[in-house]
Amino acid sequence: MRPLGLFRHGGLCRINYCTHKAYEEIPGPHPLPLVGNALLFSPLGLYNIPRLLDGFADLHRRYGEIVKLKMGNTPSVLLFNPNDIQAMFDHEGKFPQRPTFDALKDYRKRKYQTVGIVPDNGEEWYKMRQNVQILLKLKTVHSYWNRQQAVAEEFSASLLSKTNANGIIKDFVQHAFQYSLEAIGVICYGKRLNCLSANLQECDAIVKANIQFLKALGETFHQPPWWKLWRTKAYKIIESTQDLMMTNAIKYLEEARQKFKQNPAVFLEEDPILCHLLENDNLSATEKNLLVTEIFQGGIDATGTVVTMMLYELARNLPIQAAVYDDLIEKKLRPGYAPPLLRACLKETLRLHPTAGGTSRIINSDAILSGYRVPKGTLVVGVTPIISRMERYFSNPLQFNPWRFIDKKELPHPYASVPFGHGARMCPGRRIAEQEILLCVAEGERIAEITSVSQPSQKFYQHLNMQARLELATSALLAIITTLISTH
Ligand code: HEM
Repeated sequence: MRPLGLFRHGGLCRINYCTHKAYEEIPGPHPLPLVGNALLFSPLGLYNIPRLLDGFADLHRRYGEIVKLKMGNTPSVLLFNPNDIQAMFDHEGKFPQRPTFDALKDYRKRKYQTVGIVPDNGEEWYKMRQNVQILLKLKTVHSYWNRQQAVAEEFSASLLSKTNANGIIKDFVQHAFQYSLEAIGVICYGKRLNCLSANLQECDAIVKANIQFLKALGETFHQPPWWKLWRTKAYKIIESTQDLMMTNAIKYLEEARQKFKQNPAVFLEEDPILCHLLENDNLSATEKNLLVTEIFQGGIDATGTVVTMMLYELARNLPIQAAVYDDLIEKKLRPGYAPPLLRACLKETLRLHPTAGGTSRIINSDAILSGYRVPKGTLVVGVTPIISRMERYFSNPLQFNPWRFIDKKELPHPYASVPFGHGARMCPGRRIAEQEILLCVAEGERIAEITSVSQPSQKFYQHLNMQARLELATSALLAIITTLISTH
């Protein structure tokens, strides 16, 4: 019996070669020579990319809580048990590694000689990541409260003018993206972009570029690296959208520098995050521009999506909406405090509609996962969007029930829903996103009763593909009945 390592998971345990099963014994589909299981996920395969999560759910049904795959030469393991997700994070090490976005990394390296945070791993990732840890400081995030609240107020008011004759807002999510763009602009550029009024055209172009960027990034990530052979369409989109974002960053950071020169004390107080970056002598000007670009882009899509899904859930669950409204009147949303029901609605929205397809790490030490020995260096994918809908961890899982996050006796498993990831590589924008979403939903609640034009259907929840749910929500949804219950 040869103890190889230690792991923490409900206690200290040794990897035991007698009791723990070998990696080779993990069940999974049979790999073919050279390609492994990659064909299953190819455009013609059983589980093409839009059906990735359906594919993972199918693999879970066939093989159980842990499934072994081989994508080309790369071994990987899918996890469907929150205890294993916890163990995965326990084995992430000081420099948690995710699979890299090689096409983005390649372009940034060639064009800017620096790659930023998102596509990188290892010590280089760590050095860059230290510069944005300030985003997670609550006090710093709260210093933007008033300005972001003003954005939320303007957004809600602008929505009322966007309803059609039947009180319906068309393509709600596009408006939500304008909100998230305006709100993150306050932090990244220290200014209002005026996306909700005068500057619609520029903002629409940014939103569109960001959507194209994410789609192209996904394509280059999931497909064979054709871009290494020629500049594919997706690679060109990455080039052009990155250039657009960087041009904006250069322009607005220059404006911020001027503001800083004029009155450093005021700038420090009003724009602590920008100040922190601009004043950092360890970063080159390009690195500063790139970091701001990463925060800016990180802040658009997911936040707008979650705002849409949360309002949709409240629209379909009017008694909950009324209870949230009462809670808000009584307890008031303020920096450092969110009424418990509102906060629980956000958690429940993220449980049912997580924006990430899962959470992954290349583990940096041998681990025991579901009783199998998984070697260091294996790519481990926690399929959290499926776990967070399992009856085993959430009773009546397809029901929107925020109280499950309030009832202290029955709190869910802490790793069954991890929408912002976890550990040293957790989403650095988490606190900002939470603030923006809560401000926006609270403001929407304050001025209007929000209802849905569609009846609840189980089919909606059964779509595992987030994009499909978002499209249903945004087209079927948001009628805003504006018999203002407001205190205006
Ligand atoms: C509801 C909104 C959001 C959700 C659900 C979300 C979710 C996530 C997730 C799951 C990750 C990967 C974490 C991991 O691997 O452990 C991530 C990473 C990241 N997010 Fe967010 N995010 C949101 C908003 C934001 C915002 C507002 C920003 C910027 C202010 C941002 C910036 C980033 C960045 C830069 C990373 C890469 C971190 C790294 O690799 O070290 N995100 N996000």
